[in-house]
Amino acid sequence: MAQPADPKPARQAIPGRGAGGAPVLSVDDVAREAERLAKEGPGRERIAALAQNRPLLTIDGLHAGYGKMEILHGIDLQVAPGQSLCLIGPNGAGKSTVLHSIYGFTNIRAGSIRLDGLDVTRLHPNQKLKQAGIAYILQDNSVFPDMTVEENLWMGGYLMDSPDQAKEAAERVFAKYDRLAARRRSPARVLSGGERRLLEISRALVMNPRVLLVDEPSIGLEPRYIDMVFEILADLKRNEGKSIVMVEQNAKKGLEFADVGYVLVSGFVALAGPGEELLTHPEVGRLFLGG
Ligand SMILES: Nc1ncnc2c1ncn2[C@@H]1O[C@H](COP(=O)(O)OP(=O)(O)OP(=O)(O)O)[C@@H](O)[C@H]1O
Repeated sequence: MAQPADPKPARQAIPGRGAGGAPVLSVDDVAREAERLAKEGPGRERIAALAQNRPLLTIDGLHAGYGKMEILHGIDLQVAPGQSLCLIGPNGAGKSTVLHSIYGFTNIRAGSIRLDGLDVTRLHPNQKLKQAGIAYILQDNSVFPDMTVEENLWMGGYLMDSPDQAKEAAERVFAKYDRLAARRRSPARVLSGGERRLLEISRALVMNPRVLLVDEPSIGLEPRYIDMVFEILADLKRNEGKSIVMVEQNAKKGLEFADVGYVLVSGFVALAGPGEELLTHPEVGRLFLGG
């Protein structure tokens, strides 16, 4: 028997197309395309040119991971003094592992990391901070909530030769951030999310590092605090010549901030280019910025 005609027949779906004919990418499509990009890679000359051929930090052919598991399969990366670099890419691509490797938290199987010509590949994190001037700002909320703001800041100088030196260095940081100085005797737990992030950045500044590794600065913050944090980082780069290597899930925000952007996929560098160029790159837009 013939079926009655449906008064509102379902729109015929065109395979691989969504409403209005726009392409729909499945998770598998994204993974496949991203891996194809990763195989092509940007090449070393391009990476050197992006660091204006005057790199402060240079990573060459880095293979690294955790225990026996290799996560990074031959990463090249360079950042110049006073330059900001942002790593974007899908979950699990190895972005944080790049920061962990620079700081000395991973098992490095091959390749090298140099800072201003000095081989720092296998330095202990304490030496990375004290001798090489590389500081790491953790992704998670890492303030000591029951310590006062100033005690938290003193902790940033724990590798200095004496507590007095640490206190002196903390005063230099307080002089820069009135907002923090005004709360110096408050326990860190009463700070707002934005102030906590400022305290984390400030604590890393106590040792006056040349390179700041920043893991997901926007995570868990309200939009107004996100802008504040990015402005603080921009000031450190512009006015103090700090180099910044950042991982950011908010790819748009990260690339807007970055002089140079890297797209990491499955432990490979798939693309590298000026932040503003990646923001308008069709593949990056399609795969990471939602079209
Ligand atoms: N400490 C660790 N020990 C063992 N494996 C780890 C450790 N940290 C990360 N991994 C693994 O390494 C791989 C890459 O993780 P990583 O955190 O570097 O990726 P990511 O690109 O930063 O991802 P996300 O955006 O989700 O944070 C993942 O498979 C993860 O499970």
